[in-house]
Amino acid sequence: MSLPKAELHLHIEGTLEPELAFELAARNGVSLPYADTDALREAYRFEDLQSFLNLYYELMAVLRTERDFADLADAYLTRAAAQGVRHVEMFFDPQAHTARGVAMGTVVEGLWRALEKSEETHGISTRLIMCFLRDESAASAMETLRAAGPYLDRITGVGLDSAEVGHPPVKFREVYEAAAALGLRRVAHAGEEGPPEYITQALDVLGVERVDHGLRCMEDPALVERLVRERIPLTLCPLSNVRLRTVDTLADHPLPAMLDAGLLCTVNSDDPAYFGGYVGDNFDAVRRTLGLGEERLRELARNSFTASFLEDDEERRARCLAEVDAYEF
Ligand SMILES: Nc1ncnc2[nH]cnc12
Ligand SMILES: [Zn+2]
Repeated sequence: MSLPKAELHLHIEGTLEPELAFELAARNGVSLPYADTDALREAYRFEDLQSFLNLYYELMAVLRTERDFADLADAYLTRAAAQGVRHVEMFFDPQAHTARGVAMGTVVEGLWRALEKSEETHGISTRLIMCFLRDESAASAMETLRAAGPYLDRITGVGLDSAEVGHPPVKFREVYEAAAALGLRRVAHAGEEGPPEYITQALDVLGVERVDHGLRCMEDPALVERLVRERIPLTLCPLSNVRLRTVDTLADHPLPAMLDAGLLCTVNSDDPAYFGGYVGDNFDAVRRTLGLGEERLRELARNSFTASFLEDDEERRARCLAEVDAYEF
């Protein structure tokens, strides 16, 4: 669906399509334990978040040079533009690269090559959000924040991702305090597989402005009421939830109930190469399967710009919102 939209929950490493993975493997002399792209696609059957993360980290072995990161980001932006994306706030996972000996600078400079010309080339404005891996230590996250020092002019905010259960937000209190002191915006994954209390902690301890996923808030009516009252945006990823078995089927997804409750929901793709669709495909799927009407879809698109970190370019936000209003389905 080409309805104009912002994508606020997108892991750039999760856009690595099998074809590009094999191309980069050949270019870098990395061998992959899959015979071909079909065999690799066969591995895309996940039991839960962890089974996905295992493959997600394994395939990152092919990403080695600035050019690789630039090619990855440019391939995503090309696909996103075709699905109506006008603005993206892109996550990246530096620890998954520095742990393999790929420097922070290689990652940021590489991504930047694609991002700096994105508005001109693809009509997509961009922001970068650096995520900490919550299954690594708080000390490692703090070291990552320090290593990002020279690149902070290109990084808008920090996030928190990877295996959620057993790694509550409170573990990263000091890192988020340090990030806030540097003027960085704050978001965190919470309530994807983890309990509603993780959402509350992300808000109260980490000071996040948006919650990534937040799906399990629906188990706590008082929390829902708070999220509505405080207008906290949630970056939902419906196809991801189905593939990672957070919901049984798309028809069971609580998105309609969440909108009815007055939550500020957005629809995003998470890791589109792995979950069967980019953000426009997620919009198509919820329209088809959840029966969302045009006004609901327009609301989701409006929410994506409202929830974006476009405070430094209100003109662009207003232009994008006007495009949403003028869109003809
Ligand atoms: N859906 C997800 N949840 C947590 N960490 C992730 N890293 C990439 N995708 C993720
Ligand atoms: Zn995610």
